[in-house]
Amino acid sequence: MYRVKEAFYTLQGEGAQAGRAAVFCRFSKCNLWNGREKDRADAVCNFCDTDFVGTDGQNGGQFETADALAAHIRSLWPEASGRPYVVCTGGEPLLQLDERLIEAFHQQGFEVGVETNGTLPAPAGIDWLCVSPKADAEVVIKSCNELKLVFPQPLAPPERFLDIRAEHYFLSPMASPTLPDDGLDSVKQSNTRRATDYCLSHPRWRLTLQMHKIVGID
Ligand SMILES: C[S@@+](CC[C@H](N)C(=O)[O-])C[C@H]1O[C@@H](n2cnc3c(N)ncnc32)[C@H](O)[C@@H]1O
Ligand SMILES: Nc1nc2[nH]cc(C(=O)O)c2c(=O)[nH]1
Ligand code: SF4
Ligand SMILES: [Mg+2]
Repeated sequence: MYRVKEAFYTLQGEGAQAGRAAVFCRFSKCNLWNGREKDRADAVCNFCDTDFVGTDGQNGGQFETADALAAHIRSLWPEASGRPYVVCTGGEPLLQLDERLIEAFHQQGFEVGVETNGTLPAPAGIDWLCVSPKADAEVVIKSCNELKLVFPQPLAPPERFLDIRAEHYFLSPMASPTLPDDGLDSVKQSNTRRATDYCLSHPRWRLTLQMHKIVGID
């Protein structure tokens, strides 16, 4: 049984695939926070900007089989255009994503991207793996396509993660987890400035912005 909070067609807003059309499959549940506001302060990851509790979002639900979920996600891709791309996110997708589901996505013609906190092993077959480390959680994935660090995290300076092999190293300015993104998030503005300065002085790192929030698409 796969539990999905929501699924929607949009543009990937972050990282090296930014701007690419994709169906986002947001799995329910995370291993670093239970998703309840009252427990946020005590969570291992406490800056999350996402509601991943339950299965009641747009196109969400419970799916008995990998084939059923893959067909559901395929129905959200516009016909006859480009190579279908699915981004598995959450919550923490690696609590649920298994080889069987990756296979079912491939059978539907999808390339499979994953956004993970890196604390759980990744199944084989993923086409694009993005690891986003959290300060207080050990990363067990030691190789990925892109490493995308939300910045700044007090106990997670970027240098700490250079032992994780990646084709790209990104800093993503931390946005306020709960404020609406209306361009008036002064905390994010100051984090963006700090991330910019870090990239200027450490050119291995690139800046990525949450483009979907700037454009206002999801
Ligand atoms: C909601 S998480 C879901 C996937 C996975 N659990 C993870 O943390 O990578 C998706 C992406 O949003 C990032 N993110 C979460 N909260 C954020 C915030 N307040 N500002 C910027 N990025 C954030 C995460 O670091 C991750 O790269
Ligand atoms: N458009 C869009 N791009 C994204 N890239 C990573 C996201 C995520 O929440 O995992 C995300 C998201 O929520 N929306
Ligand atoms: S950012 Fe990722 S790891 Fe952190 S609580 Fe949200 S879903 Fe979990
Ligand atoms: Mg998001």
